[in-house]
Amino acid sequence: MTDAPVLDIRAVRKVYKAGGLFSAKTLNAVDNVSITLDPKPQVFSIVGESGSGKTTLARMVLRLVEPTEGTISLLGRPLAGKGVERISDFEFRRLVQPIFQNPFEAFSAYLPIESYLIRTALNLKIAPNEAGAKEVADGALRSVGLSYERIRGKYIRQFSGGELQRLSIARALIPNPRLIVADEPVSMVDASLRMSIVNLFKQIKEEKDVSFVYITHDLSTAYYLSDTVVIMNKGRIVDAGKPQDILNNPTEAYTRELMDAIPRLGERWPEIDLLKAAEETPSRTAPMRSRG
Ligand SMILES: Nc1ncnc2c1ncn2[C@@H]1O[C@H](COP(=O)(O)OP(=O)(O)OP(=O)(O)O)[C@@H](O)[C@H]1O
Repeated sequence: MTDAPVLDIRAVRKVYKAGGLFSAKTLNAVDNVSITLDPKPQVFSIVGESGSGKTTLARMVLRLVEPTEGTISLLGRPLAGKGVERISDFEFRRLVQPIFQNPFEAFSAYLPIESYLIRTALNLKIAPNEAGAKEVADGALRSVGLSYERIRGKYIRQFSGGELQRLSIARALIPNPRLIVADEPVSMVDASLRMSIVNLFKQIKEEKDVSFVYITHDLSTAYYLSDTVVIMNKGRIVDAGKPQDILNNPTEAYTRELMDAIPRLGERWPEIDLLKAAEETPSRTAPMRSRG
């Protein structure tokens, strides 16, 4: 294993044209952002309100958007940036996997779910044949409290949003990636299931040597889950540190505003709610609820 940072974002900027095609106005969606994730597995949260630039940053890490300036490296190797020799797409997909906000968009309505998992294992050459791919899929599914047997032959309509997000996570785990970039992964999941997904990230980080970039507008799950939190506002990082330090000593008025937006239980937030929810997390072997 290399000692290079899992992810090294250096002075990255993304400038969009604002105000139409012929307008000279520009917008710094991400403005001179630098972030380093050391090699130890961790959850690194990027928190901010709508429009703060979180998704643009995540999309640059996922190579879905090109940075206007700056470089991004993965395990010491260039991932994005002008004039750099980038890591190949194949290798990139083995090392970095996305989880998106809407699990219903992650799968087609016309294909059984298992076909996605098998295809991922075969395309990324994690297994040499279909039998091997099924085994790999089963391992990934068991990591999220499911199994190949339970999902076989089922379609997206037969799963709840929470189950589908678990399936997205299982698919992301198939290549045994070093980094998962999760963009608002629980915001469309039923509130009662949110903590079970959040706890799954914690468990995967600890058991599988995977780091997470967790993008969210929700400071309370970031606080519960993260090793490090950065707060973004108008494309810039305005606060950064361990969650406890940020909450006890927010340096920016903007961070305090985000904290104030969190519903409180009496005057103490949010530990009580979160810990209670964590206790209700279903165990890994809990039977899957099927709507089929
Ligand atoms: N393709 C684009 N063209 C022009 N402007 C864009 C584009 N994508 C994003 N923006 C603008 O960049 C800014 C940052 O957007 P971004 O989606 O990164 O923010 P965000 O914090 O993720 O917000 P949300 O949570 O609503 O997705 C916003 O002002 C947005 O309107």
